[in-house]
Amino acid sequence: MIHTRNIQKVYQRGEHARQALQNINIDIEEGEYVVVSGPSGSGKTTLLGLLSLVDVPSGGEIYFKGTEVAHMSESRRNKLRRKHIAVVFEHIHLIDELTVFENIEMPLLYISYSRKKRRRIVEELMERFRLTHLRRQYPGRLDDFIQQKIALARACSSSPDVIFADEPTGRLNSTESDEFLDLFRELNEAGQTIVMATHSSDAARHGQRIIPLYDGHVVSRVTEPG
Ligand SMILES: Nc1ncnc2c1ncn2[C@@H]1O[C@H](COP(=O)(O)OP(=O)(O)OP(=O)(O)O)[C@@H](O)[C@H]1O
Repeated sequence: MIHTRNIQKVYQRGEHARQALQNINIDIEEGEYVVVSGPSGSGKTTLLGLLSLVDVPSGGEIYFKGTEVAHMSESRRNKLRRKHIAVVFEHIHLIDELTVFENIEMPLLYISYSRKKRRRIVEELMERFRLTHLRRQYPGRLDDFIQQKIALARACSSSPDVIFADEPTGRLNSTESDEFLDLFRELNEAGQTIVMATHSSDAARHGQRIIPLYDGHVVSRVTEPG
C-alpha cells in the first residue's frame, strides 16, 4: 500500500541543515500493523509525516496505493490524504465546543453521507469504543484516555485505508495504554492497516512488525542508550 524509495528529509534552519531521515526504503502492505520505533530524535514523527502525506521528502519517492505522491501538487496530495488517511496524535486535537458525538461525526461531514448514515456510523463507533454514555458530553471535561478513544473513533469514522498514530499512548498510564493498544489490535484484526510511531518498547510489542529507526536510518535493531 505504501512504498518508499530512498527517501531523505533535510530540515533547513538558516545556515544549518539537519538531515532527519536518510535512505529510507520501506514497504507497508494492506492489513499490516507496523510500528516505527526508536529513541527521541530518531525521525519517527518526520517519517510518519511523510508516509501520511502531510509533508514531502527532500529526495526520493513515496508510492501510496501505486501513485507517486512526493512530487504531486499539494492540493492533490491533500485530497488523497483526506480520502484515505487518518491520524491520531499524542496531543489530542478534539474540538471542545462540539460534543463527543459531533467530534466523531466531523470527518463524515466532508463525505456526502445522509444524516441517517452518519448517525449509524457514529453510534456503531461509540458502542465499539464504549463511549455511548458520553455522547452529549464535551471532551474538555473528560480524561486523556477517554479523549484518546474519542480521537480514535473519529479517525475510524471515515473508514480510512490507513490509520497513523504518533505516540498515541504518550499521555496514558500503563493500564490505559494496554487497553488503548488492544483497540488497535482489534481494529487490525478486522483488517485495518495501522502505522504507529513510539519510543516505548512496551507499546512497540503490540504491533506485528517493527521498523527500528536510529539517527534517521532504518537499522536492524534499536540500540537503547546506556
Ligand atoms: N521542523 C523541524 N525543523 C528542524 N529540525 C527538525 C524539525 N522537526 C524535526 N527536526 C529534527 O529532526 C530530527 C528528527 O525529529 P523527529 O521529531 O522526527 O524525531 P522523533 O523520533 O519523532 O523524536 P520524538 O520521539 O522526540 O518526537 C531531530 O533531530 C529533530 O530535532
